Amino acid sequence: MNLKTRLNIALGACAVVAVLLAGLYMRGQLRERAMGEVQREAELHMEAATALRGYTAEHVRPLLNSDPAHFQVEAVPSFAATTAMTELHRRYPGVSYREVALNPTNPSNRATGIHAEIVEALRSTDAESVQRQTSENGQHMLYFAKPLKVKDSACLVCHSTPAAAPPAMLVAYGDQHGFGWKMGETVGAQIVSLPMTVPLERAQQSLWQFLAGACGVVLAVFLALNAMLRRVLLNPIASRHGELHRQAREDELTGAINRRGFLEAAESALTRAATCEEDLSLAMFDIDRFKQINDQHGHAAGDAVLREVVRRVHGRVRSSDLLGRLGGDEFALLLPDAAIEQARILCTMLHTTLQKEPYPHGEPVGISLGVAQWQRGEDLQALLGRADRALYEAKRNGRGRVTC
Ligand SMILES: Nc1nc2c(ncn2[C@@H]2O[C@H](COP(=O)(O)OP(=O)(O)OP(=O)(O)O)[C@@H](O)[C@H]2O)c(=O)[nH]1
Repeated sequence: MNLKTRLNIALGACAVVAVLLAGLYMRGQLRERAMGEVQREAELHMEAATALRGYTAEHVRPLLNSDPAHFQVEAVPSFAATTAMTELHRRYPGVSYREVALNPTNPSNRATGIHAEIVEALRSTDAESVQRQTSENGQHMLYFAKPLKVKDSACLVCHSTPAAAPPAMLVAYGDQHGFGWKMGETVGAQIVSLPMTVPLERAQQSLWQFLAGACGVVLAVFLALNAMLRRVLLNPIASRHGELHRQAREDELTGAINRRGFLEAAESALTRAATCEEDLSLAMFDIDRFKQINDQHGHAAGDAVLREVVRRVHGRVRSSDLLGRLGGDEFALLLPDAAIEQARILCTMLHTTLQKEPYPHGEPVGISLGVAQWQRGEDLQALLGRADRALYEAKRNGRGRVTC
């Protein structure tokens, strides 16, 4: 895996983690805010109910005994408060207010299920309020409750013993329930319940909007970082790498490919020729009596001859041909898509034209060439060996010639 891919994966992973963490944080914040809203609303409804209850206890209950022959349920504080709150909740769908007791006079006010749990919690902890959340069939509810305590001795008229209770009440509800209450006892609870689904859905919607925005921002940052990294890190590394690669395969003196680069490129050319079933030839050549040039004109003149030979060969071969300096004054020329006859013609032309013009030291220079055509199945070393033997033959037969 290259550096660019690794950097992109690392940046991508950071971006995903950043979005996830931001999403988790935001989810917590939005849910908390939604819960806070529901709770404030519940407290408001409870305030309203408590105010109503205070009013009914003070001003409506005295009417209870105005006609001993009839028990006026409308004058019972809990009934009056609950009825008034029910009216209010017509305008707040889903919100409800109940007053329940473990042992109520009216059996329909008996605490059951979650209501009974809440009353038990209030009785056991003596807390000023409790909250419960339920989730059923996708409907989330918040229950906010305050204890119903016997604080007023007037309550005990109806709830201590049947003997003390108004006879009309006994006629209406019997003498089995709602008795035995004691001063200071938590006998039940005022409970406001509200649906949380809408605020939670709103929070979820806000979360999706936030995540979409965060993804956009993170994507923009990712692309910007990616472009910056490419400019300040990857491109310089790639060009440095390319430069090093080129330097490692280039002959410093002549600019031709060096032995290592030539052998690598020749291996690839052989593979390509085998795959495409193409011809391929290889020429090896050596400057004739190069030692003499060095000895007579100096090493620098010899260097100049080497550079000039490379320049002249490059000027006469195809761009697909590959010239390599194998060492000293020995060169190799790879000729893709060329059979031995074409190779021989080219090498003869090279041999002739290379020595036409004098070289920087003022004299012409001759070369000897050995040529071989690649045979199917033959490896590079074998091909180099045959071309080298042909070159040796050219030298042995008097130099300045092409031998195939
Ligand atoms: N100026 C210069 N000379 C080099 C360089 N590398 C090798 N030589 C010399 O090239 C000469 C190679 O000589 P040979 O190829 O052995 O012999 P030659 O004189 O060319 O004789 P034949 O090849 O038989 O014609 C030696 O004298 C080396 O010192 C180089 O980079 N620059």
